Amino acid sequence: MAEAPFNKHFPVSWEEMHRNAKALAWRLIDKGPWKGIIAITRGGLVPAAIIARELEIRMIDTVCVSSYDHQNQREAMVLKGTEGSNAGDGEGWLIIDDLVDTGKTAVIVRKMLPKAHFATVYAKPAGRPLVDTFITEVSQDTWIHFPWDIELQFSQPIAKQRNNG
Ligand SMILES: O=P(O)(O)OC[C@H]1O[C@H](OP(=O)(O)OP(=O)(O)O)[C@H](O)[C@@H]1O
Ligand SMILES: Nc1nc2[nH]cnc2c(=O)[nH]1
Ligand SMILES: [Mg+2]
Repeated sequence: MAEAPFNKHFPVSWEEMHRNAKALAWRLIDKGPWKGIIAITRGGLVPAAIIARELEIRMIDTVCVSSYDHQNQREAMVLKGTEGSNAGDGEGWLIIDDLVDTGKTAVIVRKMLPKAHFATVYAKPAGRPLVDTFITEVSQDTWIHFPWDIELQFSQPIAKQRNNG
């Protein structure tokens, strides 16, 4: 699959992630009550934990999907679907992921749980129509760096990053 041109980088700190996941919980509380959460691994696990804490949801399951090798998108692999969960067609359930980008992961999981409410912390324009609720939109050519993927190090001034394309 062609490599996406990610010209911009958007690092997210643990504090921002916590704040935004909590903001998502505020948006979701009045849309409930919720029977449970399906977290899309692995990225959905962190916001799902925060939302579960805020909404006092203890019924949590996973759908395990992998479609990127770092920034390179490949064919999505479903490692585990909803079998064994009691989510049924998803009615009254929340699906939580960290972000929607092209929307491919969302399409796959929506097919499994057509009546569930799909919520992400971040959304890019191509995936946005597939999400019911999200907090922050970033442009399609932005790569979001989550706190569990990064460490503190020197950063180039924006002007230098621009000059290097
Ligand atoms: O909208 P899409 O283009 O499908 O991209 C979004 C998906 O990509 C990332 O997961 P990834 O497959 O990298 O696995 P991970 O969550 O284990 O990092 C992210 O956590 C979303 O699940
Ligand atoms: N970390 C991360 N994973 C992704 N998967 C698809 N898009 C992204 C992104 O912008 N950041
Ligand atoms: Mg993911």
